[in-house]
Amino acid sequence: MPDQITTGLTDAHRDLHAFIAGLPKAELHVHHVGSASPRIVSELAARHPDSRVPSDPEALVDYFTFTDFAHFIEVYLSVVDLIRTPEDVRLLTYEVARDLARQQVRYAELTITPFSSTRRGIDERGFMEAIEDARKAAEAEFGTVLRWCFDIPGEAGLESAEETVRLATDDRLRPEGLVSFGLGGPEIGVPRPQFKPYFDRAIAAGLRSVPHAGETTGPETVWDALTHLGAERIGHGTSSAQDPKLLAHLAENRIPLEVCPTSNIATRAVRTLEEHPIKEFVEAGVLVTINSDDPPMFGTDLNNEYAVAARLLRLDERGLAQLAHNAVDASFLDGPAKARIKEEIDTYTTTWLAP
Ligand SMILES: Nc1ncnc2c1ncn2[C@@H]1O[C@H](CCC(=O)c2cccc(C(=O)O)c2)[C@@H](O)[C@H]1O
Ligand SMILES: [Zn+2]
Repeated sequence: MPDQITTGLTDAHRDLHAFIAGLPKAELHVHHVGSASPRIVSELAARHPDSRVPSDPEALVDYFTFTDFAHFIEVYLSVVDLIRTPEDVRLLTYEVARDLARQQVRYAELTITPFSSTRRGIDERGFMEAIEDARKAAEAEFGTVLRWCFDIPGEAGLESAEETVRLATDDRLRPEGLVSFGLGGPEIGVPRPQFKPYFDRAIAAGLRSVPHAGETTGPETVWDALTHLGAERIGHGTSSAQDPKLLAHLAENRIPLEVCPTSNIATRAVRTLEEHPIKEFVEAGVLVTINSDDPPMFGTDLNNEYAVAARLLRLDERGLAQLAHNAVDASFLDGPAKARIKEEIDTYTTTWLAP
């Protein structure tokens, strides 16, 4: 797959792809449905011929080409419509874990939008059991540890916020793997402060706050996420580069950005990779993590995002290993688990660089 994707890495850096492929990683910003592989999507589309989603993987590539963010959400929801039973949920989750494991992802916080599935008729208890079954199977069979982020589909409004925080905090439903609470969807016309009561309830229940902000709107949305939603990390935060005070605040308070370079190009949030503000983030001392967001939809995967970061930031192996460390440091893993993955990253890098 990565060979079909332009990272712009020259041949001299070809072996960096090999280094990245074996580098132990953590991923913090990757969506459940958005990670459905072309094979899974085409299999589900074949089960539901009434769907607009093509069942031919080739046709899917064109289908996943977006004119703007609103078009992306429209396509994203058409794939959500394919996930109709707990068995669909289990299959999808297990296969997403397999794809993560193939990229040496040791730990991932997968963003799930339960409201979008329960409102389409999936039984809520069946949904929770399905993701938990897949999570435990993935850990046992692939060695990849998954945790969940439940996010509010912003455009679906306060009804979806209420439903999402209920599913996330009701002890009869809340899945064991749930660690964080987010807010996704369009930002334009969806001001962050209205979601404060819901984030307050989620945080009071021990969940960590990780809303999207500054993806398709300005730095004020990132400030709102920090001020009103208690954000501990920011999904994207792309427009933070427009506000030096915000960059300084993120750096001084070690608030990580979940940067998804190719996503920002695919949704037209950023015009070209060369114009992506990731360099400004690093120069300002912001803790940058690299993520894929909705990899098959954006024609990418996590390894490719590391290769893009290597090119834009002119990184060598040690620089790439530092990006992997950043994701582990910014994760909600406990201390010993973080230390284990960081040790693995260092051993791998030292061995790779040994003469
Ligand atoms: N890059 C992204 N940036 C932002 N979000 C992203 C990104 N990738 C994936 N998402 C997901 O898209 C969902 C949006 C779904 C949404 O707004 C909506 C609107 C109206 C009705 C319904 C419904 O379910 O009926 C849903 C979010 O919850 C989020 O998890
Ligand atoms: Zn996202």
